[in-house]
Amino acid sequence: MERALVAEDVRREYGDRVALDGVSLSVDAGEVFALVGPNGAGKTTLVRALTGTTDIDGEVSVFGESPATVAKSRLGVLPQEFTPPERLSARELVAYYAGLYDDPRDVENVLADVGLADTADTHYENLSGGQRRRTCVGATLVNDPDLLVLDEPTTGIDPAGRRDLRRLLADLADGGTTVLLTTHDMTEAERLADRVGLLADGRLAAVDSPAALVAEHGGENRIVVDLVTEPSEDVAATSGATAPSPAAAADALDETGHRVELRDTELVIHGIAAEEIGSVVDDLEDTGIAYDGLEWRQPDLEDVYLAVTGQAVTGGGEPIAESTDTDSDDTEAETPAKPSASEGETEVAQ
Ligand SMILES: Nc1ncnc2c1ncn2[C@@H]1O[C@H](COP(=O)(O)OP(=O)(O)OP(=O)(O)O)[C@@H](O)[C@H]1O
Repeated sequence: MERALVAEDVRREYGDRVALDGVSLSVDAGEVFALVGPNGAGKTTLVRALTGTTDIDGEVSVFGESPATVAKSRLGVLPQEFTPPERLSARELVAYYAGLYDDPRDVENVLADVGLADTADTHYENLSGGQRRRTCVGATLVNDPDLLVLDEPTTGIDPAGRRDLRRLLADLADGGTTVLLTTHDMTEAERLADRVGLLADGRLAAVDSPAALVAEHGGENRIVVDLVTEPSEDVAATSGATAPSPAAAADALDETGHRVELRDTELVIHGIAAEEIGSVVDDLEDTGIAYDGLEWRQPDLEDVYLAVTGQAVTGGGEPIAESTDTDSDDTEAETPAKPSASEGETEVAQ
C-alpha cells in the first residue's frame, strides 16, 4: 500500500510554546484520516507541517517526496482561513482555479459535487458561510487531487450540507483519493474517518479506527441522571420524590448495587445494558431521587478523548494565544492561492 503521508517526530515551537511535540504519523493512500482535538491542540500546525507551509524539525513526506517538491497537481489543500476574491461568483471562482491546471475537472461537475449548482452565479460575498466553505472545498477538487487536506472543511455548513460533504469525501476515498481532515466534531470524525488521530497539546495521544478506539478506551454503556438540586413542589406533588443532596442521592443509589459516579449535579450509573434501563428507573423512584431527566449513553469518541487525554474535546481547550511569531511562512499560509505561472498549477491553499 502506497503511503500518502508520513510524518516522523515532527516538532514545531512558537517561541517557548510547543505546538507540535514529536508527532509521528502515516496515512495510506485511499484512507480517510481525521485529526481531532480542541482549540490549540495543534491540528492546523500539523496540517501546515504536512503540507510544507511551516518550518519544522523532523521529517515529512507526501507520496514519498518532500511537500516542497511533490507535484502540486496531486494535492488539494483547504486551509482553515481561506478568503478568495469576493467579487467573483462561485462558478467563476471554481473556473478560475480550474483554469490553472492543464487537465482540470469539469467546473459544473465540481459545483454539483459541493452542492452549489443552484447558487453558482451568486457572488462569493453574498453566499452564506456554509456556501462559502463549500465553494472553497470545490476549489480544492478542480485538479482531481490524489491527496485532499482539509482543515475544518465543515465549519459553518448546516447538517444537511455536512452530510452531503461527508458523502462526497467518502465517494472520493472510494475512488482512491486520500483525505486528511481536521475537526472538533467527534461525531463527524466517527462517521467519516477510517482512522482518527487524537491530538492533545501537540502530541498524538492515540491513533486507530473509531471503533477500535471506542472499544479500547470508551468505557461502558451508562445512564446519566440530571438531578433536581432545588426542592421542587411539582416533583414532590407528582411523585412524592424529594430532592436529596447529590451526594445523598449517589449513596442511596449505590446501596441498590449500581456503580454510581457523582459528577457535579449528574449521577452517572455505569455498566447499564439497554434492557436494564427500566430497572434503573424503578430504583431511582424507589430511592426517592428527584431528577429532571436521564439519558442512556453508549461510549463514543468524546469519551475516548477524555479517557486518553484527560481533557474534554468539546470544552474548547486552551485559548489560542496571540501570535508572537513573525515567521514569513506563517503569514503566507493564510494567504489565498496565487497562480503559479511557471507550473501552470495552483496551490489552492498553500
Ligand atoms: N503563528 C503562531 N504564533 C504563535 N503561536 C501559535 C501560532 N500558530 C499556532 N500557535 C500556537 O500553537 C498551538 C497550536 O495551534 P493550532 O492552531 O495548531 O491548534 P488547532 O488545534 O488547529 O486549534 P483550532 O482548533 O483553534 O484551529 C496553540 O497553542 C497556538 O496558540
